[in-house]
Amino acid sequence: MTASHSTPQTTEPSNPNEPIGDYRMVDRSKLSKMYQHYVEVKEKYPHALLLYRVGDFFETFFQDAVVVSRELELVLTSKHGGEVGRVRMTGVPHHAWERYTTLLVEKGYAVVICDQVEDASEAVGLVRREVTRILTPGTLLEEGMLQSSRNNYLAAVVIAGDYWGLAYADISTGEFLTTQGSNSEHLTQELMRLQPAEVLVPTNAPDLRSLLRPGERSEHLPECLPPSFCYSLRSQIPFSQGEARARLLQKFKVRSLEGLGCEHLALAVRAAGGLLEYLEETQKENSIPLQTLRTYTLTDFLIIDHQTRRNLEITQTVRDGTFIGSLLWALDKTSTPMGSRALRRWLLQPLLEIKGIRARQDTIQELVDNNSLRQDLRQLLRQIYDIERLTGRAGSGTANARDLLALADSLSRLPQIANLVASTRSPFLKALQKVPPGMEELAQNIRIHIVESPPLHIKEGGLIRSGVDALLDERRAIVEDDQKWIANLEVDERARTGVSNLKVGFNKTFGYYIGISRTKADQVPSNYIRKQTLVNEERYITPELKEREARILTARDDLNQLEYEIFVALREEVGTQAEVIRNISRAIAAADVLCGLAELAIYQGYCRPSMVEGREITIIDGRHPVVEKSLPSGFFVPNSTQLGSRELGVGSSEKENSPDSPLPTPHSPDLVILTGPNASGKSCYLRQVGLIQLMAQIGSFVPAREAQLGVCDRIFTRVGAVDDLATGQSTFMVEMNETANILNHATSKSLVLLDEIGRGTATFDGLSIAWAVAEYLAEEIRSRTIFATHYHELNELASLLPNVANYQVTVKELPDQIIFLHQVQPGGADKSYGIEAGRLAGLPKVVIQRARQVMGQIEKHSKIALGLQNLE
Ligand SMILES: Nc1ncnc2c1ncn2[C@@H]1O[C@H](COP(=O)(O)OP(=O)(O)OP(=O)(O)O)[C@@H](O)[C@H]1O
Repeated sequence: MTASHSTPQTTEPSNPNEPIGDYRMVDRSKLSKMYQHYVEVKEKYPHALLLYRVGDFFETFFQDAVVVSRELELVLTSKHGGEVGRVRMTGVPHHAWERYTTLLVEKGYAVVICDQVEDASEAVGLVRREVTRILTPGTLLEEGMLQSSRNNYLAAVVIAGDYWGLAYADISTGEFLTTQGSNSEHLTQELMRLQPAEVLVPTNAPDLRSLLRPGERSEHLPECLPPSFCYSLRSQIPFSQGEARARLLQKFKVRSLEGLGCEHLALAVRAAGGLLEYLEETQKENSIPLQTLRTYTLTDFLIIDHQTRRNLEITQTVRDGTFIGSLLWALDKTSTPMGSRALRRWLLQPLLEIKGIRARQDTIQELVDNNSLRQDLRQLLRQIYDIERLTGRAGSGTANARDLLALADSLSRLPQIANLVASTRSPFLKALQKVPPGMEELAQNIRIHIVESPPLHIKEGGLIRSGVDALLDERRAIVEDDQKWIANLEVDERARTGVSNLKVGFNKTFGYYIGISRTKADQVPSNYIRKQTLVNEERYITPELKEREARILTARDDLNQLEYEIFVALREEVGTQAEVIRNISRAIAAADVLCGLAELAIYQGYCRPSMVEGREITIIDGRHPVVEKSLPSGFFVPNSTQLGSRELGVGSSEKENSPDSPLPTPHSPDLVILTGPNASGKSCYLRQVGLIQLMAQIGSFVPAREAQLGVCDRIFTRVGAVDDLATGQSTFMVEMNETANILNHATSKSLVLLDEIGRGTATFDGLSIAWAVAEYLAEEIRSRTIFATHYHELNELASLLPNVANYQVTVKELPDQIIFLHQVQPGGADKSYGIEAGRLAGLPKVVIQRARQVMGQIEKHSKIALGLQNLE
């Protein structure tokens, strides 16, 4: 957090009666004891908001009160702070701290919780308070603060010249990975893929430990880091090679980093070590059960850059950034939060290896073929809670009794799942055939210890069953005995005194008492001691009653403490099994994703694509998985695609299509020029091809009748044109930058989808660039490309280059309307419908006629192909 929001611009009040808004301006010795302690803690965490427990509230004071009241729209008030007078104050009820903290963390603040750690009624002097939790956007564990369907990543970057290291972890699930690279653009892209909640950056900034909220800039932040994330500025020391390496060796109890795959990746090591140090600092009490660090390389996966992810609307729509309408939305039929998170990860990191893809396909196939297996498995999976995160909370000491019960409940379903998949053959189902030893016992142990519906709080008793701990039973018996004695007291005393309306009650100030109406006061026995006089009633105690009361209260506290200790021991036992449970949860997640994809394949009529070596992309009757869902059944017009099956270097000798080829093109081209009127379906077709390829590479079945697909190394898209106001770049410059990126990085194994190039400039400039780009892609790079355009002149390319073909989206022209058939067919559109659209829109006849004359004139002089041939 920058000084600007931990220390808002509160000019000190000129009026001395105004409450004080800045703790740095006061004479400490004049603060009352509690505020002195508050300031002491605050100084340790100047960049976080400090929530300080006072009675039933968490209160914030001074500048934090101003920020919290502004951000949470709470009343800003003041409180007496000692000799200094009144200080600014805002508070939230203690039981609602999680809700309010979530809002603050979402807004990019770090929050420190300073709680009471002793019973206020027993405290001698100031109640003892300690920092019990530090929450930053990237270090959340609480269920209410996390989205179940996505990971919450904490990342760390180290940049050295052109080289960089990146580590990331999700402490709620235990993932911990690291990588390094040599092009800062790749770092940006990887961060955009991860969408981390917080990024740690080592700097030599003076305000170390400050947290920059999204959009805030700092001169200490390297240029290549996208401004849309929260950045924590950290000291360089823990990110130094020596410290970072030592920390990793110690954490994973290894002698060398060879086994983790990063011994020789200095920057990856530095990033990972720096990240660990941050966790140690912020999670003091809680030792986070992280999985062993894994090293990965960006090129291990299909590369989809940020623009393409956006254009293909993989996790959110372009128009309004919503999840509904995205590919993930259309594909997510998972039954568990782990599955849902895994599907998102798979979609953002599709595979490159056919073997891995086929393993997933085989599993889907088995689940498609076996309806009852699929349905029963889905049914069981629905009963599995988020064991990945529950385990994280158990291991880090934040789980409550309900969490452990949920975990036990899920673990006890594992044998049923194992039984169900006992005779399956595919890899991801076989992984569930064996329940690791100890899991059933663990589940049983939790169930034996914890009552059926335990309270939310773990320090207030009522968690542990009777019969599991002798000492606990003994103490319970004492309390119960005394409680029984008190319960009987009313009856006994009524008989003894003859006062029929005598009653035994309890209140917070006096504890247990005997109440007698004032009219009967003369019948009170001599051992009664009067404690309180009300209008109609006198209240008494007796020495014996007080003795019992004292016993009950201490025994109850002891009891609660003992229950808490038994619970913590149980939780620690679960924590020691974290790795095993995490492995199970990974297997469950993968099976869940595949089960959902199988369900989808059946209900949406998807086919299993045949994954082939080479560059072929053949899709027969493909559909757009999201658009088809938004149209009434049967309305979506399927279209076929055939690209790249020709071997490179074959020259112009054209391979004829097979007789039942869906598209009777003379050959299967590398580049297709796609023309057609506005709104005929060009963009939809383009995206459909990209999405089918991507789906195939996560191992999913695809929306098509049949498909034969070679693996792509990258998918590029250039779609539409939007001014990038943030960077002040014009539409045309954005378009050119994106195009340059494609031409510089695409290979013959890439899939390139271009929707309009060159429209943001003068027609001839635009057309010339579009022509040259298409030519370069087809001739030099030979990527598989679909190029949608309104420049019909590009159709001439097909007559010059053997690996270029023309497709068009057809329409039917009636005298007063154009009917969109949404059908993609070979051949270039022989006319532009722009003038026709103008006519239908009601432009005056003379204008239309004139437009046709001008058009004829332009066409006469623009035989590009002919002209270029003459040039050569
Ligand atoms: N194959 C199809 N079957 C049914 N409807 C379709 C199909 N393709 C597209 N559509 C519908 O047509 C609409 C327009 O499609 P799209 O945006 O792809 O057109 P376009 O040719 O790219 O237009 P423009 O040139 O203006 O960008 C889509 O919103 C969709 O509802």
